[in-house]
Amino acid sequence: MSFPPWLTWLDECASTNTWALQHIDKFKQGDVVFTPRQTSGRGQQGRLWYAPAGVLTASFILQPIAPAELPLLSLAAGLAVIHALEDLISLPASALGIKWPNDVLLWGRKLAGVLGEARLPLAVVGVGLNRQVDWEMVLAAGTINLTPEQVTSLSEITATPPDVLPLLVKLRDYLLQAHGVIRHGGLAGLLPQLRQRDVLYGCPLIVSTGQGNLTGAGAGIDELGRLLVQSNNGSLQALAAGRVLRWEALRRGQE
Ligand SMILES: Nc1ncnc2c1ncn2[C@@H]1O[C@H](COP(=O)(O)OP(=O)(O)OP(=O)(O)O)[C@@H](O)[C@H]1O
Ligand SMILES: O=C(O)CCCC[C@@H]1SC[C@@H]2NC(=O)N[C@@H]21
Repeated sequence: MSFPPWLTWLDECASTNTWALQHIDKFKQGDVVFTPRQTSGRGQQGRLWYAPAGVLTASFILQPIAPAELPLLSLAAGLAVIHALEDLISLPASALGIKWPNDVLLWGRKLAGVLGEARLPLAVVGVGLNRQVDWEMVLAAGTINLTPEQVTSLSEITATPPDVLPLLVKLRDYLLQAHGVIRHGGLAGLLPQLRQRDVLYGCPLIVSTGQGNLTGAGAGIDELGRLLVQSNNGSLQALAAGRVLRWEALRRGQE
């Protein structure tokens, strides 16, 4: 197989993000590190990202970035995943959504996650995408701490998920585009698309903020990439970080 010059294809590695950060001096804008076998994937805050056979794991190098742009790029990466998939698979517009700050959901279950890390002025944006995973079989083995209600895979909606290379090409194109938009005008240019895909908008939720739990309803995402929550005590809160513990999906369009 011949690879494009921007692609580093590793037969196996612990984590494409870790590998890219360790070799950051080699990389420039638009480079991509991919492996079909990621053995120790990382999620946010040290959580695990599992990659059984069929999970696409790749890291995209973007430069330059300023520190405040990293969370914006992570959100934009979620949109890049959605645009790439909608170009390659025929899907209803309500199928794919973004769950702040870094998840892509397919009909409410996690399809992809994003981990953005920086070695300024470069960013390493890692994407894990469940492309062709037989979760029933994988979870039956009992070694992965997930339930079938939490996860999904492209293979659940199409018998022939797109190949890895066309997916990487599309993801890279959309990420480069989003990087340009963010460099020139911040997140403002992407807010309408985010608003359209925000699965938390209008949903009752509980967020762990680090200083306790906040209960309310999702009220959108602002220009700084913060989650807006209309709290049950009446105030509007903007959260730069936090973990959505529980949310009650409004199942738009699915029924
Ligand atoms: N291949 C996978 N597909 C779907 N979900 C996964 C996969 N591997 C791990 N996970 C889940 O993703 C979590 C890591 O993602 P993350 O750090 O984003 O947490 P999260 O529970 O999605 O919270 P947040 O709402 O903050 O994103 C893991 O704790 C695990 O529950
Ligand atoms: O949902 C999350 O918390 C983010 C998951 C990010 C997983 C990808 S897989 C490629 C890259 N390498 C990693 O170790 N993590 C990211």
